[in-house]
Amino acid sequence: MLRNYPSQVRIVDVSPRDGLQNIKNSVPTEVKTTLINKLCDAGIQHIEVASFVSPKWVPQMADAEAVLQQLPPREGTSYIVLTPNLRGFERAIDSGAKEVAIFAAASETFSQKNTNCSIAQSLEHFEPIMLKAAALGVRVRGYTSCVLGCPYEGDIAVAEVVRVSKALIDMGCYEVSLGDTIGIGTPIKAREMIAAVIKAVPAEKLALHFHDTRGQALANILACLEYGVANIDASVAGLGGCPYAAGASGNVSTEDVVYMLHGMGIETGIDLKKLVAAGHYISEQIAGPNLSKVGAVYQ
Ligand SMILES: CC(C)(COP(=O)([O-])OP(=O)([O-])OC[C@H]1O[C@@H](n2cnc3c(N)ncnc32)[C@H](O)[C@@H]1OP(=O)([O-])[O-])[C@@H](O)C(=O)NCCC(=O)NCCSC(=O)C[C@@](C)(O)CC(=O)[O-]
Repeated sequence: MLRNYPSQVRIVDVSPRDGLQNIKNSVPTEVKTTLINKLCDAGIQHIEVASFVSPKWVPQMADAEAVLQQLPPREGTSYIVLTPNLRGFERAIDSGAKEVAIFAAASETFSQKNTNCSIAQSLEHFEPIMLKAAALGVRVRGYTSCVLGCPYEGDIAVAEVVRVSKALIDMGCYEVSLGDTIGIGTPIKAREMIAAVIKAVPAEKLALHFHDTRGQALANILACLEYGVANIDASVAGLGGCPYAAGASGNVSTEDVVYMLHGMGIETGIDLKKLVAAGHYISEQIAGPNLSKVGAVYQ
């Protein structure tokens, strides 16, 4: 039986981007920056703060420039922004981005719906980003979406998850985050997927980005932690959802992940009490439910 749990886990909180990209009412820039500052104060050092996508497609992220420009530089903290193409990358760089994320999918249909291009075309769009990022010393993270299933195609071949993830690493991403975009996976499936991906991409270059649509995210994370994966994306208050994945609800809550990890003796460097306060703050601001179980216990 596998029990190769890491002693430390790096958390990437994606609530300001994934958490807010799909909510009905747009959130004032000041609320976003206050949330980000609260996450920093709680000890989160990697935060996905915005996306430089088309404001016509995702109006909630139209203030990406303002968000990034208004954040104070903090030693040891990385503000990550999503960039789908060179246009988005250049907007991000002009706003001071030092780390970006490019996003591909293991499903052709999802790729078309999400970014209006095929998987192959999306990888082509990333090439000039990688060249410029290397020249500027900008770190690039990659995403593979639909790793445990697609809202349009259903099951996705693990070989395709492996192929796209390896392509992102081969083009220079320092890590690939594996997205269960619609929270459809279960632990044995997650384990089979991670076991296959690890043969092509080492565990230290992988992250987990699991949505909790069906309440499986913590169990799926635990299954993958056994393989030594030590990077987890999560979202305070369990916020999140992709506009192009109908029915996809929030990411796994950061509070719940941190509570589980600390209970297992795994270090995160995060102050759970302050994290819970950040989750309550954003829930109140958007007048939405706080989906974190731990947040509900520690008011
Ligand atoms: C990818 C594009 C941009 C292609 O968009 P497109 O319409 O195919 O692109 P285009 O090149 O034909 O351009 C059309 C218009 O968009 C503009 N445009 C083009 N690019 C940009 C840009 N970067 N910034 C600002 N404007 C841009 C461009 O200038 C033009 O403007 P117009 O001439 O019509 O006025 C579009 O499809 C888009 O923005 N899609 C949204 C993608 C998105 O944000 N999805 C959600 C995030 S991904 C996700 O949630 C999954 C993840 C990462 O969390 C992991 C997981 O859970 O699995």
